[in-house]
Amino acid sequence: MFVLSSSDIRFEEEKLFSMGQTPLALMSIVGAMSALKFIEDFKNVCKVVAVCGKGNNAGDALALLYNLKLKGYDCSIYQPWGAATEECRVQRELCRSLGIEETSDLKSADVIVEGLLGVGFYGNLREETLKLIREINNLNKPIVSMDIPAGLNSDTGEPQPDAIRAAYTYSIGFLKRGYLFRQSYEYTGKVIVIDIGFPPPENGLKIFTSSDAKTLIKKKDDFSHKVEKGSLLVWAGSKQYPGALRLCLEGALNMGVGMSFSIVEDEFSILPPETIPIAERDFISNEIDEKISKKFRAVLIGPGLTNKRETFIKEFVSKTSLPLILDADALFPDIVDLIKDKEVVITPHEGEFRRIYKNDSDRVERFEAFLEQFPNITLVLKGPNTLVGKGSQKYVVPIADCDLAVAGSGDVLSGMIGALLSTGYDTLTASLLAVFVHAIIPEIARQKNMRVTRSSDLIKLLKALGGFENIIESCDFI
Ligand SMILES: NC(=O)C1=CN([C@@H]2O[C@H](COP(=O)(O)OP(=O)(O)OC[C@H]3O[C@@H](n4cnc5c(N)ncnc54)[C@H](OP(=O)(O)O)[C@@H]3O)[C@@H](O)[C@H]2O)[C@@H](O)CC1
Ligand SMILES: Nc1ncnc2c1ncn2[C@@H]1O[C@H](COP(=O)(O)OP(=O)(O)O)[C@@H](O)[C@H]1O
Ligand SMILES: [K+]
Repeated sequence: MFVLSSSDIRFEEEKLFSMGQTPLALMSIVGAMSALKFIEDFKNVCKVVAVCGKGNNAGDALALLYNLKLKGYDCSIYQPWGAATEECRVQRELCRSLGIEETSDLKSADVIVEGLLGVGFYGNLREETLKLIREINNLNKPIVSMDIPAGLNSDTGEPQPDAIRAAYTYSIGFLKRGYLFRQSYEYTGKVIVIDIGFPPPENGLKIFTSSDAKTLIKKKDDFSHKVEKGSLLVWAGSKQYPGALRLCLEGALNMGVGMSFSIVEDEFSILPPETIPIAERDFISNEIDEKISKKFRAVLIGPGLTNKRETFIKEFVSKTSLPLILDADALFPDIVDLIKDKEVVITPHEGEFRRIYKNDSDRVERFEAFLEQFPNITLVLKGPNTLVGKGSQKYVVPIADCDLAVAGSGDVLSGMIGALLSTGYDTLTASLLAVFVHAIIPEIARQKNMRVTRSSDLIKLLKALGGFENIIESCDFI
């Protein structure tokens, strides 16, 4: 499944039509496939009213209604401005042939199917449509919006100036770009993608799911030694933020690294018992035993480090040939030029990303522009719906879950990515797997009557649920 802009969706539709597909045939598929979803969402047979505009979005609503009538639902149509497209008229005739009648009584509906406006919507709502949308919202009935809640800009997720507040949005073929933004959530309700058989698109973000994750897990090698199993050097934490180091290391250890090393300011830093300390002064003066430095397979720098050692860190990352993950305080404003040809993952949140990459467009466009400009860097742009990409490979992990919004949760994530990098996963795969596991842990916990209330719970659950491979294998909700 993919996330597309409205112009990309039009492009993909036109491509299908140029191969002989027709809008009417697609609409029939929409009707049948969305009826399957509707029956899951509204198990009890009930009274359904389709509120329709004039275009093919109305055609979709009517195609759904036709299928619901066949399944025994009590269906009627409200289409105040008539049908303007041929496909919409055909769907309406089909409904009529089943005896579906017109009504203007919206109050008696148990569920409203909204087919007022889809991707054909432009500009701001006209007065009469705005009035109808507000009337429908005020009924306080569950609403199923076909493709897009009427009034919502599908690229920005913003109401123009108001929109239908749906309980469910059946997004046809692809997820709309605007649904990744917070402002769309109160209008879309639960978004369900209705697969109508589009081939993979040329553009767009791929939605990363458990089936993608399952194919990426490497087989265990029971003959591997501890360094091959993953050996990570972490430079994180400070007197001000001592916990960051611990969270990174525990995250990495519970992902299964065989060895971990930590650069520490003083030997009294509290480390997990498995982690080997390296004095910061020795590291900086290049006085660590070669036997030790040969064991590093990846390096994580940044969480809770504060602004110390900037010059040394920049020099180190410019020179090293080890895979790197840079987070938080290692994301200096001019870091990108130093690492653009490295094997590297960066994990900024929105604020850190603005610091290292100046670009005025919205989050998704900034993400895409960065990948185009720096095709070797793997970018993990954190937040609800974390974006992960490298070059032309662009993914979204479609999870918004406020249980992840706890201090230190990003530190755990960087340790998890570092762990996978050190075990030989490439930068993109390591990032995708770790971001995915990190994001699904709170939901898995809830399913088992547990709850993530602090970031160390993520670490405990990573272990208690049997490690990242088991968590991915047992995930069935995404
Ligand atoms: N294409 C395909 O093959 C497939 C398409 N599919 C479905 O078709 C949908 C797209 O259908 P579409 O292109 O007919 O446009 P649609 O969303 O119904 O809107 C057009 C109507 O909106 C009106 N309108 C516009 N702006 C307005 C405003 N500001 N305020 C008020 N009204 C406004 C405009 O009025 P007009 O400007 O013509 O007066 C016109 O009447 C798509 O979302 C999906 O559901 C699927 O079946 C898959 C196959
Ligand atoms: N509402 C949310 N939905 C999903 N993920 C979230 C949400 N809020 C935060 N996260 C995730 O939690 C982590 C927070 O990281 P970060 O902002 O670096 O926090 P910290 O610096 O305290 O560790 C990121 O992985 C981010 O994607
Ligand atoms: K709609």
